[in-house]
Amino acid sequence: MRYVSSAPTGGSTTTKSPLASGKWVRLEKTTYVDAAGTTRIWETAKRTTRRSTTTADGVGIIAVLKRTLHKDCMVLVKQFRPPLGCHTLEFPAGLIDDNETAEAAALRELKEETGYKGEVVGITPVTCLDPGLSNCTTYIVTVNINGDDPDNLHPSQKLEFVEVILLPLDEFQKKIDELLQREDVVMDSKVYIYAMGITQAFAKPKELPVLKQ
Ligand SMILES: Nc1nc(=O)[nH]c2c1ncn2[C@H]1C[C@H](O)[C@@H](COP(=O)(O)OP(=O)(O)O)O1
Repeated sequence: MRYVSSAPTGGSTTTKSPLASGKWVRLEKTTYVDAAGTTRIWETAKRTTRRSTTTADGVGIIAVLKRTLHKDCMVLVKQFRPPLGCHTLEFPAGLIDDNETAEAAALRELKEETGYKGEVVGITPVTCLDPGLSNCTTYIVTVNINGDDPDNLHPSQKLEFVEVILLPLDEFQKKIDELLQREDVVMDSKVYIYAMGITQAFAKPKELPVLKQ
């Protein structure tokens, strides 16, 4: 059984010419040769902040708050996002500074956005975010927060425009769905897919398969 498409997938970019540039973002016309050998053009958005010393634009942080006699909680941030014109619910995230490791960026951004001091427990390879639009990439860093640590008893972040939302890990998707009923926010797809993955992993294996003919 094949799980991989046998369709030709080759392709290569040839030239990149600027269309427009701002302080944070530039738009490029990317000329590329597709798998059939045809030269085509793609409009591509790129961050101007990417440095040669960093391997991805940013980090996303899957942070779990662990406290004695409390359910483990996922740490999310709610903020107004100008490109969407509304509030979003996301994992804490941010751009990697020059000469900064992804792990250090994750702990710095977590502290800035939530006030929590964390410990890195894992990191993904470089992952892309919206490859049909942009070359933007991110590491997803998993972080544990010891909520019993005196430094984490009264976390205070200094960003007035970011609200920290804690949701219990064992009901993550259900609590997100309830929040979406109450509040006018758009979910970040990474968060929702992570919640769906938890549901799949822990709920579905208990169900016996019944195959439809
Ligand atoms: N696309 C952007 N347009 C802007 O006008 N400003 C931007 C863009 N991307 C980042 N920024 C600014 C806003 C913040 O002052 C800094 C740092 O953002 P950071 O916290 O690292 O990342 P996010 O949380 O994902 O915004 O950059």
